[in-house]
Amino acid sequence: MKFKQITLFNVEKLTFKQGDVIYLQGDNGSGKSTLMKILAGLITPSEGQIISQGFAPKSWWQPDSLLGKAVYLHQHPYLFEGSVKYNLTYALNQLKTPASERNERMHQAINMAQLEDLLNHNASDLSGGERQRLAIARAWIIQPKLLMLDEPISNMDKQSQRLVLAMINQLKLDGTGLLISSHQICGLTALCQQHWHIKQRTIHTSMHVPTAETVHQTNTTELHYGTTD
Ligand SMILES: Nc1ncnc2c1ncn2[C@@H]1O[C@H](COP(=O)(O)OP(=O)(O)OP(=O)(O)O)[C@@H](O)[C@H]1O
Repeated sequence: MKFKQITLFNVEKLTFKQGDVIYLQGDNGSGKSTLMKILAGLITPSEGQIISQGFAPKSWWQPDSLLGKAVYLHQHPYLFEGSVKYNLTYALNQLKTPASERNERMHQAINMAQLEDLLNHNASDLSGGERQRLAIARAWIIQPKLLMLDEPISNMDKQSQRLVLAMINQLKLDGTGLLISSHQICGLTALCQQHWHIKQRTIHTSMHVPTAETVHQTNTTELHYGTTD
């Protein structure tokens, strides 16, 4: 991927599928959001291609078969003008399941995200944490096959973090493929089973997700080298 002839990252091959729960790490500006947008079909890579398998073929009016199936959730999510309820109902209308099932799913989403008291509030009046909870609840209703969460718990208090973690865990149990970026090693990264790290303009993949202990050990070692030099 390049912007104006400057290479952001270069990778031979990456595979992201349902059931994967991947922690995406990288410094500011390394290209995490860009990678997620590419995988959601929102932008195209400067070279190479995205091969999507197992998705319904796109209709003539759709620009990409990934859209709606592989969803990218921005850290400041876009919400529709209107109430919280309207935002959730809009998502519900995308489902092809019977009305009773859809209503059941809507109630589960409201309950999980603890949005009961906010249903009639205007979405534009919500706090950052409430917006993120609504956006994940809306994504959960749609049941995407792949979901990319860009810094989903940054700037959240502990209670909102707990709720969002529970929702992400529910998506994991449902088999949604998750690619999650975070600058912190925390409860969120503990849910992950794979690690992608954008470093030195390439993407390193591993089945070992860093934990608070391994990061602490690495930092201590670096500090030790620093003092002996
Ligand atoms: N449309 C664009 N045109 C030109 N440059 C862009 C464009 N989109 C992103 N960039 C640049 O690409 C780089 C990577 O951006 P990106 O948002 O993917 O990084 P990130 O790893 O998600 O960063 P952060 O951790 O700060 O959110 C940045 O230097 C950004 O300015």
